[in-house]
Amino acid sequence: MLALNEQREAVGAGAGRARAQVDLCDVRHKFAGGEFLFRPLNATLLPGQRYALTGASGSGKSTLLSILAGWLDPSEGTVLRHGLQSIGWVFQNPHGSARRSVVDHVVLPLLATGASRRHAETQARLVLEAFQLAHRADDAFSVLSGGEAQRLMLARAVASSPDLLLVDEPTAQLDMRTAETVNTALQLVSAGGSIVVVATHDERTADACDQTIALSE
Ligand SMILES: Nc1ncnc2c1ncn2[C@@H]1O[C@H](COP(=O)(O)OP(=O)(O)OP(=O)(O)O)[C@@H](O)[C@H]1O
Repeated sequence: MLALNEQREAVGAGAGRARAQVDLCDVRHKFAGGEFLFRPLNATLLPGQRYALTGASGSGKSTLLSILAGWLDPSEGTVLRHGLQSIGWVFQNPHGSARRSVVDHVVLPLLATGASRRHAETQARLVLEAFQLAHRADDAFSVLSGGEAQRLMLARAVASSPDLLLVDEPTAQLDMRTAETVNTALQLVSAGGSIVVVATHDERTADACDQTIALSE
């Protein structure tokens, strides 16, 4: 097990990164023919902070993640992205390549950024250790438990140390103990200097964040 400062280094630690910030100014959204999903939102999202997006099913949590990612323009208001160079997204259901090894799921995106195989593999194994997956590194994706697969998705997303990490329902189908390990992993990501935004129905996950942005009562 790595010491916390080594874990932070493994997940990026934000060395040399511009200080990113996202400002939401009176943002709201409605789809064609529909009602506005949430009240006008005003918020400043800062590095090293975890924000929980909460609200009833259909209140617009996933929609707001898409707006933050820049995939969707809000119907009203403005999203200002300062110094934001990279965005990671972890989807609700872990997707992997069944026969590919766990370590290769982290290595391949690093190779795509131009890293050498040797550097990428060293970095990938450090990140897997930080996410308590070192013992699984050479196993196939298909043998992972739900919690392990979810942690691998987080490990893969943070290996390239995104300025903004968007996470959709990371603990929805996990038992309490496994959910705790995912929440701890999210703390590790923000400790590395990322802005972390988590859409969640799970009170434990919301409580583990620094702030809550409630889209409905
Ligand atoms: N592309 C789209 N076109 C039209 N309506 C959409 C579109 N995407 C989402 N919606 C609608 O917008 C509303 C908000 O959806 P969204 O997925 O953002 O909610 P959510 O809070 O993430 O829900 P859940 O907790 O169930 O995942 C829903 O009523 C949904 O049907």
